[in-house]
Amino acid sequence: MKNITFYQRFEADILAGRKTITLRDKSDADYAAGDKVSVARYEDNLFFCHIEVKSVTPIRYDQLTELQARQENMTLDELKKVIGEIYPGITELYMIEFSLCKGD
Ligand SMILES: CC(=O)Nc1ccn([C@H]2C[C@H](O)[C@@H](CO)O2)c(=O)n1
Repeated sequence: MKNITFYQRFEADILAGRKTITLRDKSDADYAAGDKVSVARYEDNLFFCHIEVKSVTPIRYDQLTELQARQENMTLDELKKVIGEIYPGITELYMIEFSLCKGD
């Protein structure tokens, strides 16, 4: 099974279904629709859920809108700030849409 990590501060939003996408650089986007992925916290690698990948779509930083921000449970300004901190200067991203696998 593939793995992905998220910063711990996003764990509650993922488990509550409030965060349904993640934007990653090319090196962290090797997923395809239908993949079941094991999710752990970046800081301590503690497993906290499985997700199912719904789609993987290239998107440019300057194409991000309130839609992606809502899917991240953020404002657009917050989302762009977070992306800029994680991936300084990035222009090409991959949007990984997912749903929470309940019960495992
Ligand atoms: C190692 C690494 O890059 N980990 C990441 C990258 C991104 N995220 C979150 C932050 C935002 O909510 C979205 C968009 O990048 O995904 C993360 O939790 N961990």
